[in-house]
Amino acid sequence: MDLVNHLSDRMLFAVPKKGRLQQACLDLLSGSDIQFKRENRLDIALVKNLPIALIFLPAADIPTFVGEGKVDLGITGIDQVAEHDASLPYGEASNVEQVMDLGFGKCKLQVQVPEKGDIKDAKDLIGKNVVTSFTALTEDYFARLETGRTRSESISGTMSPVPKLKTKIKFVGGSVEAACALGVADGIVDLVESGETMRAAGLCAIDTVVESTAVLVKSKRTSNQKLVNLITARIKGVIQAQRYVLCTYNVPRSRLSEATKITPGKRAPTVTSLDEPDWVAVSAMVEKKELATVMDRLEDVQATDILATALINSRTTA
Ligand SMILES: Nc1ncnc2c1ncn2[C@@H]1O[C@H](COP(=O)(O)OP(=O)(O)OP(=O)(O)O)[C@@H](O)[C@H]1O
Ligand SMILES: O=P(O)(O)OC[C@H]1O[C@H](OP(=O)(O)OP(=O)(O)O)[C@H](O)[C@@H]1O
Repeated sequence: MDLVNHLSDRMLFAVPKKGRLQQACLDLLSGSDIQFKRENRLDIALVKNLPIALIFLPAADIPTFVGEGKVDLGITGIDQVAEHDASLPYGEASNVEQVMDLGFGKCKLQVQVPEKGDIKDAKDLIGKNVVTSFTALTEDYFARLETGRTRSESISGTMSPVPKLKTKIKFVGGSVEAACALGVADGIVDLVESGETMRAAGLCAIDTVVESTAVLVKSKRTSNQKLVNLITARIKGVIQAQRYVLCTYNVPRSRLSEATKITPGKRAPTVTSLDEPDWVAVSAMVEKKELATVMDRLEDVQATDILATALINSRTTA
């Protein structure tokens, strides 16, 4: 099948082809009923039940394709969007619009130095060698340290572009943490999640450049706005279902107002009469991370038969 000929009448949706964000993205697609079969080694897959084609790309390249309008929708990290925006030619505005934070892929882009070295403050790195996969953000960061302003600030105002930096910033594509030990860098700018990689390399973080999570992005140039909205609504439903559980319980009518203060729901809790006139049943959405505390507090107001049920999908406002 000539896949490329099938692309012109489809909305193109880019997802990471490998790496940290990929599995969560595939789970999101499956929860959104986006059905496809990816042939071995092919980076394009036609969606069976919607006029969409999935394009599997490195997370770092997704903002470029989306920004140029070649791809309508994409999932990548906020760090990658920020890097793309920071690397645009002087004066050019970004065409990548962040639609929704997806909650997974949390990490921080941090300035790191050898734990046992003399450098304790990022300013100590001025004029020295810094290695990173995020050269544009790192240049912006050191521009601010050296000159008090970033390139993007000089774009929006009347200032001229930032002058040449004293700090020498070099690109490496991976294993950035090895650069200090190899004598290539005095400091690095790299992603940190658990901090294990950083500690194992004998490094410590001295500042944060960007905090990141996975994000759904769309092209400001898309001509497929209807499909973009449909997929956005579906993904939103799956994300909300992952964040919330449905909590149901029975409570004496006399304690109802206390109980509903604990579980106000998203709009309002559903209250149903029971055969026993002094009791009511309540159901409300509760954020997963608050569930244990909510259940403790419900018991304190004599609620009983408290159940938490996982949601597969949801459609609610906000
Ligand atoms: N340790 C991490 N924990 C959570 N999210 C991360 C982590 N490392 C990276 N990410 C997120 O995943 C995105 C993709 O990073 P990842 O290293 O998986 O990319 P990749 O495409 O496999 O590239 P590479 O070949 O450079 O490793 C990052 O931009 C960031 O948003
Ligand atoms: O704080 P941690 O939980 O240890 O995660 C951080 C590491 O994860 C990422 O690299 P990855 O493992 O994706 O490989 P890479 O070095 O090839 O990019 C990142 O570049 C760090 O090296």
